[in-house]
Amino acid sequence: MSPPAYSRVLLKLSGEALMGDQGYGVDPAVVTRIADEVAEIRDIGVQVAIVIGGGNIFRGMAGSARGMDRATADYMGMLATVMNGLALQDGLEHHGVPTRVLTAIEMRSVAEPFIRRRAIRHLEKGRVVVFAAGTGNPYFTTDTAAALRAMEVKADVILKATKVDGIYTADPKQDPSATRYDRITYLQVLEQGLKVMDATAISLCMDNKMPIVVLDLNERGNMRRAIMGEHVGSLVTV
Ligand SMILES: Nc1ncnc2c1ncn2[C@@H]1O[C@H](COP(=O)(O)OP(=O)(O)OP(=O)(O)O)[C@@H](O)[C@H]1O
Ligand SMILES: O=c1ccn([C@@H]2O[C@H](COP(=O)(O)O)[C@@H](O)[C@H]2O)c(=O)[nH]1
Repeated sequence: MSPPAYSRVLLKLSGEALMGDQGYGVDPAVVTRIADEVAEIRDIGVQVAIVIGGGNIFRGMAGSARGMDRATADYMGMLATVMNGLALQDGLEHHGVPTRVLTAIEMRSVAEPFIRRRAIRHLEKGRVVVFAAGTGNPYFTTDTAAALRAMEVKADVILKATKVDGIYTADPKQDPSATRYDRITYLQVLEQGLKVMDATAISLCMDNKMPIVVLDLNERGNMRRAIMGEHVGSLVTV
């Protein structure tokens, strides 16, 4: 078997994908399936860091659209990602995968605070690291947290595992005639205003030449295939 194309990956998992068909919250069956896939990836010797979203529970924009103070709503969104992180840790540990949740907002009785060098040490020891609470700052998203943490832990790639199977010429949920890019540059994503990832995250990756693969989380084996170097979804590079 050929070696993996990447030895340290940052997996950005969509919060919304965790709810499966439920419409809200966390579907244990989805968590189990994701944990199973992550365990397989780790078993081939790949170091796995995960940033988890919160869209299945709460998004700051939704709260502010209903009249909440935006920063307060964003903190609620960040707390939602901590719940998802704990659910994922539980699922991973049921698969025998040692996992540490590291939060960007301190809550020491629940999880470790994020300390960059500790995160790297956990990865070197073969633990899966789940980064929760985003960047710890309102007005950001977990996509930006993924870009930031990927740079901080020197990941080789960001795999954005979400509900769509790649980047399209327009949002495929709104425009069924949209077509998928196999490969696209950061600049094209920004210039065409493609909303699959927010512009802050794309810019950060562009400035630091961090490749991104956008792939469908619901298709089993996709993450492993991408890590083994197969073409899956859409690749964003210079
Ligand atoms: N040009 C595009 N190509 C592909 N997807 C797009 C595009 N424009 C918008 N989207 C939308 O981007 C979304 C990508 O997932 P989204 O960013 O909402 O979730 P996430 O960050 O992965 O996680 P969470 O659900 O936790 O917020 C999809 O729902 C898709 O419909
Ligand atoms: O750095 C961050 C990351 C996230 N938030 C808030 O959390 C929610 C959920 O994250 P998603 O990326 O949408 O899954 C987000 O809507 C923000 O409200 C944040 O404030 N800062």
